[in-house]
Order: sequence, then structure tokens, then C-alpha cells
Amino acid sequence: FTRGHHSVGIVGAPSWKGQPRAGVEEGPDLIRGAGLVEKLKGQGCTVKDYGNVPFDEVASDEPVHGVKRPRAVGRANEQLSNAVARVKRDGHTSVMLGGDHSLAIGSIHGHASCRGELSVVWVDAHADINTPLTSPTGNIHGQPMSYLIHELHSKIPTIPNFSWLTPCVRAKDLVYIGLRDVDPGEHFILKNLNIKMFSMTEVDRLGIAKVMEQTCDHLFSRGKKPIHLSYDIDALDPSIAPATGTPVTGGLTYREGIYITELICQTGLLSAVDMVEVNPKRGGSDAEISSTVTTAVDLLLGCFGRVREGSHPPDYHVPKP
Ligand SMILES: O=C(O)[C@H]1NCCC[C@H]1CCC[B-](O)(O)O
Ligand SMILES: [Mn+2]
Ligand SMILES: [Mn+2]
Ligand SMILES: [Mn+2]
Repeated sequence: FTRGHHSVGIVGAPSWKGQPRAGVEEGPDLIRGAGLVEKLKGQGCTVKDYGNVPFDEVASDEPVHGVKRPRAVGRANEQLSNAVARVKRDGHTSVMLGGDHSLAIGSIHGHASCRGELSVVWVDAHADINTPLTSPTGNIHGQPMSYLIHELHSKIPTIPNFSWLTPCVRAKDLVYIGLRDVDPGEHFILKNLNIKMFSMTEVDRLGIAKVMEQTCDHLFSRGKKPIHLSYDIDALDPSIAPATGTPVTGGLTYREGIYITELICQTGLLSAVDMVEVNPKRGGSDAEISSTVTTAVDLLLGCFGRVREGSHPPDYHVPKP
């Protein structure tokens, strides 16, 4: 068996402004420091690291319609969209390292600007689909999907530095896995738009293998599209990934988290992946931080061909004495 060749383009997005807890901006360099590039190369990938997006400074940034830090987050996502579009134009599968989950706005927009209609798999304890007017906090990391889907466009007010953004995802092309902390407004939207979701109840009831089978059936039922996997590390149980801003008990096991990435890889359709919300300042110890970061790296390795049974080069042979 030969390992599928993966060409990977890495973009760091060191921004924290979609939420109030400092530290998540250290995510990109922490994940790199845990050996992501070397490990991807070690499993046969071609890797180009595009570095961290040099986000512009934004002066005063007062809330608008309750949305916090809109100008900084809007501009950062415009820059990120351009960076991800470039990675896609260069022909790589893009890996966006966050940073908080508001950065999925730029990542998905930039991906879609190059590849057109996408399937989005959103792995998260949370739905991140509050509109500016349903959000209980005003933090944009709880809102990204509402800015991206066509069906909510009429519910999004004009926000400064977001005029560049047009919705690019259809509700029927979105699947959630891992939900266990969803606001009332979000739940109404999920039901009203009939968005496919596998909460932790479905993970428990069906098992992760069936969840992935049904995720693929749903996404491919109207033809196969490039997959955008947006992975919030807080989808994992806090016992595995504690160093994150909004941990919720009862999450995915390490094995379930990895299984998701193995199956997505096997589709051969993975076109972009986000790995977000790793925050070292939320870890209570070095062990907690390294468990979180190592898991993030392992999830990305699973996206790009690592299989737990092991593998060997096509031309391998046992040495003769
Ligand atoms: O909208 C919000 O601020 C809240 N809504 C309920 C879940 C917690 C939080 C959003 C968390 C954003 B995430 O998933 O990127 O960590
Ligand atoms: Mn999230
Ligand atoms: Mn989350
Ligand atoms: Mn592939």
C-alpha cells in the first residue's frame, strides 16, 4: 500500500481578538515548536511554511452592534483570506494554525475564493453560529459560521472592516461533530436551517465510525466537493486538551478525535484544515499545555496520512544478512 502524497501549506494566524483571553495568539508557534513540519515531512508530505500573517495594528476598536473588536477581527480575516487563497493557488492543502476560531471566517472565505463550493466539517464543543444580535457575549469566535452561510446573510448587520466578506457556504454543506454547549439562538438556527449535527449524544449513540459514515453520506449526497475541516481543539475532552479558552466536560476522546482526521484523510478530498483555540495561558501546568499541543499536532498528522497501524515506504524490504 502506498501513502497518499500530501502537499501542505502552513499559515500561522496569531490573533486572539475574537475572544477575551490572551495567549491563544501563541498557538501557531507552539504547534510549530512541537515539530509539526518535521513530523509531516517524516510521513512523506511535502511542506511549505508560509509563516505567520503579519496582522495590521488597529487603533480604537469600540463594539458595534455588540460585536467586540470588530475592526481588528475584520481586517485580520481579510488578510488571512488572502493568505489562504495564495496557499490554495499554489496547489497545497492549507493548514491554518490559530489563534481563535473567528479566524475560520478568513480561512473558509479564502479557501472558497479559490475552490468554489465547499463541504465544511466543524469539529467543536460549540456551534459558533451566533449572529451579532443573538450572541450572548459579543465575542466573534462564537459567531464565524453566521457570517459565512448564505442563509443567515439577512441577519448580519453592517460591521466595520467586514465589507470585503460575502457568504460562501450553504447550510446543507455544513456538518457539526462534538456539540455539547450551544446557545438558544444557535440551537434555533441549527434546527430552523436543518443543519446536520452530531452532538456528543449522537457520538455516544452511534459511535464515531457511524458518525463519520453518516457525515460523508450527507456531504456527498449531492456530489463531492473539497472539504474544509475546521477543528476547534475544545472539541476534545478537557482531560486531553485542557489548555483552551472555553473547555466543556464530556468531549471527544483522543481516539475519537484522531479517527475523525483519519476518515477525512481517506476521503482524499481534504483541501483545507484549521486547528484553533490552543491557549497555553489556559493550561494549569506544562503537562496540560504539552498534552494540548501534542494532541493538536497528532490531529493534523492524522489529516495528512498518519495511520495508527503504521506504514512503510513502497520500496521497503527486509535487509538480507
Ligand atoms: O458565543 C459565545 O460567546 C459562546 N457561545 C456558547 C459557547 C461558548 C461561546 C463560544 C465559544 C467559541 B469557540 O467554539 O470558538 O470556542
Ligand atoms: Mn470554535
Ligand atoms: Mn469551541
Ligand atoms: Mn490528501
